[in-house]
Amino acid sequence: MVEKRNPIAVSEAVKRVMDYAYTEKVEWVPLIEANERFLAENLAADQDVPSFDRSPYDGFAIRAVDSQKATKETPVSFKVVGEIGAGFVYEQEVQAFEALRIMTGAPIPKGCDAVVMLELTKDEVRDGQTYMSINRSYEAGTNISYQGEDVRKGEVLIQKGQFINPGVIALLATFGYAEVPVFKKPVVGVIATGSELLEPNEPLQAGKIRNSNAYMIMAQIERAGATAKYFGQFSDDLDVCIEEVKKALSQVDILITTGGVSVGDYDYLPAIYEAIGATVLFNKVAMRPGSVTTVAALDGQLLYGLSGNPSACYVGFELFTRPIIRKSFGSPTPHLRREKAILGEDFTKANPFTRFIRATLHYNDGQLVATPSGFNKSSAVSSLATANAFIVLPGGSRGYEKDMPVDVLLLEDVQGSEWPWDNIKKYSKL
Ligand SMILES: Nc1nc2c(c(=O)[nH]1)N[C@H]1C(S)=C(S)[C@@H](COP(=O)(O)OP(=O)(O)OC[C@H]3O[C@@H](n4cnc5c(N)ncnc54)[C@H](O)[C@@H]3O)O[C@H]1N2
Ligand code: MOO
Repeated sequence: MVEKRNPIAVSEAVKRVMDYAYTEKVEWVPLIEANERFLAENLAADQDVPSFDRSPYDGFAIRAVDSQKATKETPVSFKVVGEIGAGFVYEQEVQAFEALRIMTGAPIPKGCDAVVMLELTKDEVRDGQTYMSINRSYEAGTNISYQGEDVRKGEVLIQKGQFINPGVIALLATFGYAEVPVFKKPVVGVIATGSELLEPNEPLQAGKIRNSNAYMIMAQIERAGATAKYFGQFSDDLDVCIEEVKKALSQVDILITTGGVSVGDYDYLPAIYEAIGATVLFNKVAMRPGSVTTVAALDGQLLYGLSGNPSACYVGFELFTRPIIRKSFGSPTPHLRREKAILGEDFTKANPFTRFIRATLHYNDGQLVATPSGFNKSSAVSSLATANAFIVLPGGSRGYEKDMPVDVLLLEDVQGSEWPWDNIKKYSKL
């Protein structure tokens, strides 16, 4: 007698997974290795940036008051009393009608409150002494980069859980983080199931297919920010499979299997969960593809039984595994980003369950348009390659028409673009 499974709503399934306990783990890594990781503590400024008033130009530091009478006809001359490069401090105080030659990035010397760009000065040597003259006046504060103008001491700059990109790396370096606290990447194990599977390096044989899912999932794991560990394919013997799962669980934080989760004679996963004492959180979700997605829990570890069908497997990962990985990085927004779009073509299939259609997004005159990216069965692999979003069509409809508003979930947060500036439009007369 085949077990009857009752589907639960997608949001209920997501809730059951997300409610499952997990522990954030922190490690310290060298600064450059922190790129593309997630910061494990708030970054607060323990100094002003810049930490001293400095010159933004090569030129001369002066007292602005001395320049007040300078005009084209009556230039004012300054005695050049020294020179200061970036990285050095000029200790003396600059006096009336004195100027200090200053380089970009050097601290403004005591007594000075303006910098004149080199190009706007003239210099001459009289009796072995250099003088420079200017032919206009300057306000106090001209060309000074003030202490703290970029960052004020005490400001919280980045919150815990922030994705570390090159800009964040720059900030971390600025505040002296040679080592950075980041969340540890969970190790996510992958096992493929099915006697029909060949590995990508094997020639095709009658009745067999190549194992695309294991590699696809590993790439999804890495895209989510975790570390993938491949355990190969299950053996054909249930007892051996049970041992394989136990062994894999001892080496990973999360374990994903693909295939063998439905009701076929060789679908071993339900028996394996029972044998190892795992609690099944759900084994049927009211969604397409991926209705067979199963998640079980054992002693703080989650076991994902994703579908064998590639599109179903892909969707199951993005909806239920990715957010758990992102949650372990302290992310307050662990789920795929949601946007509004309009449907690029009719989708006439009835929707008893919520559908997650692999789709390609583009903008048409500022309007985001989502078009199914190709062959749309749960077994499809081709449409995955061009998908950068899922169109979400709620269950209980007879189909959807082109131009109807839909929700989309973005698969890649940061999209590239072709060079965008050749045909830039003018939007206003200003
Ligand atoms: N009588 C029923 N049959 C099926 C049901 C059902 O409710 N009653 N559900 C269908 C649905 S929906 C799906 S989805 C699939 C899910 O099956 P499994 O997750 O158990 O996966 P398998 O049966 O092992 O394989 C399904 C399909 O995917 C291919 N596959 C498997 N592994 C891989 C891999 N690593 N790479 C690429 N392709 C893979 C496999 O050859 C099958 O074609 O069950 C339906 N059946
Ligand atoms: O799990 Mo199945 O993908 O609904 O086709």
